[in-house]
Amino acid sequence: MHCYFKISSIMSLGLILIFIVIICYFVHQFMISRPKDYPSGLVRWPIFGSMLQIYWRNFKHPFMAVHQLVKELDLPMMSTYLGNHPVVFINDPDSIRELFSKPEFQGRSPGLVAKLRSRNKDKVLGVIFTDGDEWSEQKRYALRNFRDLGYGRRSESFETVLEEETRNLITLITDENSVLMKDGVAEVPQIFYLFHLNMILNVFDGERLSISQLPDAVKLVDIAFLFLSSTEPTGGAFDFLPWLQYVLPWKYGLKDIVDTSTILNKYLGDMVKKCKENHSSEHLRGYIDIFVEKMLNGKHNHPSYNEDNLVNILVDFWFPAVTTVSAAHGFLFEYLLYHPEVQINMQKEIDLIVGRSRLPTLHDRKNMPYTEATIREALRLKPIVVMALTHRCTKAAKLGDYWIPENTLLSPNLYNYHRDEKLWKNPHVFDPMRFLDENGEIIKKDPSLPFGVGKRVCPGETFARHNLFVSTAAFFQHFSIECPFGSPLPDLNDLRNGINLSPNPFKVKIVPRGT
Ligand code: HEM
Repeated sequence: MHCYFKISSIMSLGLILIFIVIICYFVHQFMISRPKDYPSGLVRWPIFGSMLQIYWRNFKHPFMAVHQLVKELDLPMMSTYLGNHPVVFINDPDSIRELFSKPEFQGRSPGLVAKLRSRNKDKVLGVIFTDGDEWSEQKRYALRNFRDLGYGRRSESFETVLEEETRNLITLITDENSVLMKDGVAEVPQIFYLFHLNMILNVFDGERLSISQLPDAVKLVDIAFLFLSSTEPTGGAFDFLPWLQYVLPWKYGLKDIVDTSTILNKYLGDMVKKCKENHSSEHLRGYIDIFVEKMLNGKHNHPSYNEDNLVNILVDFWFPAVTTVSAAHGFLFEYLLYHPEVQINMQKEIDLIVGRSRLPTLHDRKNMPYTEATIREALRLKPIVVMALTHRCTKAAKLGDYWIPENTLLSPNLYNYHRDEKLWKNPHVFDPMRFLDENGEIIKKDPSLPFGVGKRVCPGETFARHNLFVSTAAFFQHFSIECPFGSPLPDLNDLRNGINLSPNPFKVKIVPRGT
């Protein structure tokens, strides 16, 4: 009897051991197995996938963790699982360009943040997070019409507005009662909020805010930044672990995402309502009127021409128009504080080409390569949309030597691209001269890609470059910047997180230039 129990307990133990070995085998397989010809990468843990490895390294800025991991592991493409979802970070320049160029890789995968932002439970709207027929129709339509409103090519009416807003920017700083300035010190990028806000409002309905409405502008753009800082470039926990919203409903920025989206959708929704109320087919004031006209006269056979979608399209253009360019100004100013010699060179060029009696215009851009190169260099080192926006593979296809299955998410690592030693000499050094040839002209083949390229390219590229150039040149025509007395130089790694990167606001001393 005793012996029988002994044998049966040994057998039970053996069975338990075999069971444990089998479980371990399957867990191990789950953690390391990858589809055939798929890039290698981080281990996949149950539930969280590879997220903990990324967040553990840098919880605040996960894109930096990805950047370090890619370097340490030397992976041109790094496969991960974010939650249960396969995501490949594409790091080497050739593969990034291939990704942007192949039709199979131009999808999007709307996550929870996109759905919350659309304020529509069933459907993601707008252009940033959509793909397929509705996306291509709306992106094409917006671009075609925005171009006529000065958004993509030179136009007299657009340049008049640009000049007026540039003048207001200077007035805001020089005005004795300016609320922006305190003892000659102002906050960056806040000083540019009204300028960038008005440039996009002009495209929407032709109505801009006056200088006295500056506090409203600051409030609105701050709301946009609050939304952004609740998201992050590697996708965000909520997108890949949507159940978190029920476990931690108000943690990690979810409340901010919902609140800010509600405010901004209402703000742009009210703008649409107002335009509809006093719509006149004879006098189209901006994109809203053009879209409403198309809805009203029924000259379309596409379901995406509806009011809900219009509001979301406006949100998709409004957001980057006020945040990305403001952030670009912020990063540029930081680099100029570190490199006063670049500021001086830029001012020499401005004085030579524009002088002091008039404001710089778009016409001057081709004659001011150093100023242009300085802006490009800031965008290279801090490309703002550091991981572009996540692409989705719509049909299994080859990328480099690898095979990417359908529905895999692809993250073009633009941060890595702009610091890759194969493309850039001394990539971590701020040096505008790299964008100039031996004759001092902008190089013919600029390899930088801060706006992406291909079908998903940023539709605001020309608009952003035009506005950045004119406002920067006008600013340094009138002022120089310094660190406020007793303050250290701003920390280049003090970043506000978000799908788009931006510097945390910092103070600069603004010194009017003598004649
Ligand atoms: C310095 C300024 C800017 C930078 C660096 C930038 C960069 C980018 C990048 C990298 C993408 C993603 C491309 C991809 O997924 O492959 C993008 C998309 C987009 N950008 Fe920009 N952008 C800037 C300014 C703007 C402005 C001013 C607007 C609008 C007025 C704008 C509107 C958009 C939209 C609507 C998309 C989505 C396009 C799509 O999904 O098809 N951006 N931007």
